Amino acid sequence: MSGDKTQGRSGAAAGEDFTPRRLYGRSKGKALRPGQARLIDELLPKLLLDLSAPAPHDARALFDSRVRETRLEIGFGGGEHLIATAARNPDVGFIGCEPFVNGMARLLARIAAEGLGNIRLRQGDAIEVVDWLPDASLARVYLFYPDPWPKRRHRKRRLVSPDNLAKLARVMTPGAQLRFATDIDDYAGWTLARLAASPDFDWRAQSAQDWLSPWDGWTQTKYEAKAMAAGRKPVYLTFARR
Ligand SMILES: C[S@@+](CC[C@H](N)C(=O)[O-])C[C@H]1O[C@@H](n2cnc3c(N)ncnc32)[C@H](O)[C@@H]1O
Repeated sequence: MSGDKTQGRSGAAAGEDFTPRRLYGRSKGKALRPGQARLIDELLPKLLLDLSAPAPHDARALFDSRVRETRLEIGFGGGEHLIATAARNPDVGFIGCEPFVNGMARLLARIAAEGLGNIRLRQGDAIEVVDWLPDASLARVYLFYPDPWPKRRHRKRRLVSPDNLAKLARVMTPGAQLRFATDIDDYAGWTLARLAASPDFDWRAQSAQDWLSPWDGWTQTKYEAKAMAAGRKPVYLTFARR
């Protein structure tokens, strides 16, 4: 199977999940290996959320009956954090969103290898999932190393925006955490300013030491490892839904 065909099926040709580069950065990358292509063809459809159907009244209904709460990871990249957190918390349902097909293929390989049953997926824009979910359905949201869009004229594409914060607030339960990490100082300041201006979130008072240390049980992502190897220092911010 050629890489081009594989990419086409996961992109524009598939119709449903094409994610324009101009909006979300990369949605295509290296050609998939045959095993990865098979996972995209066979396993992914079983785990994808069907946004054309009405959302359940209770997001836990997307998972089996053991699940006591639902969390969302936006832009899971290679899925390192999502896999480790889902494996540690079999009674939590995780929704992972990622437009980038190679990241999706890596995650699927880990889901298959570890036999995880508590992950549902969206190959595309996480905000479409947020718009679809019922009110107060998420107990936690993870947003790690979102694309920084460093050019001034591109900053409006950043995922942290007043509109997206209001959308997230609608689907988060009172007290639910929004966990955010970045290695870009400007994005940290941008995020603090927007969260401070939001009527829906409190910044959990953290000492400087706290925001330089990851959360307990943190699993380092590939992106973070590269950022640190390049000498950049991540910050880890926790906000609580009011
Ligand atoms: C810099 S990477 C970080 C990936 C991962 N969180 C990590 O720490 O390794 C940002 C990721 O967000 C994804 N992304 C960008 N816009 C998105 C959106 N609207 N919805 C979901 N994922 C998105 C990109 O495809 C990319 O994989």
